[in-house]
Amino acid sequence: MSAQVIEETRKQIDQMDEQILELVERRISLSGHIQRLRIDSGGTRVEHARENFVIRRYRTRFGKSGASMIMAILELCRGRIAEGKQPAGCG
Ligand SMILES: O=C(O)C(=O)C[C@]1(C(=O)O)C=C[C@@H](O)C=C1
Repeated sequence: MSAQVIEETRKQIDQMDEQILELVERRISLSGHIQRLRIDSGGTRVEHARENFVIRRYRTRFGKSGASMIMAILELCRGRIAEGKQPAGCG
């Protein structure tokens, strides 16, 4: 009985993880667009003040682990542009 509950609950977790992955992919794409626009208008790729604002939000909610989580996501978001690629969805 509990094995069945575990199995079903894991399915929900797997579905949720898939949604999280899709959201992260969308975030990477949107972030890449902003970075590209900024660079093309003569600005910098990284905007530290904005990153600090974003990181603070996650730290407030989840502490040190929350900060680590968003820092890893930000690294993914900066990745494509740092490698000189177009943002995802732009070819
Ligand atoms: O909001 C911006 O200005 C972005 O470029 C997006 C973003 C982010 O992914 O949140 C990415 C790089 C910047 O250093 C700051 C924030």
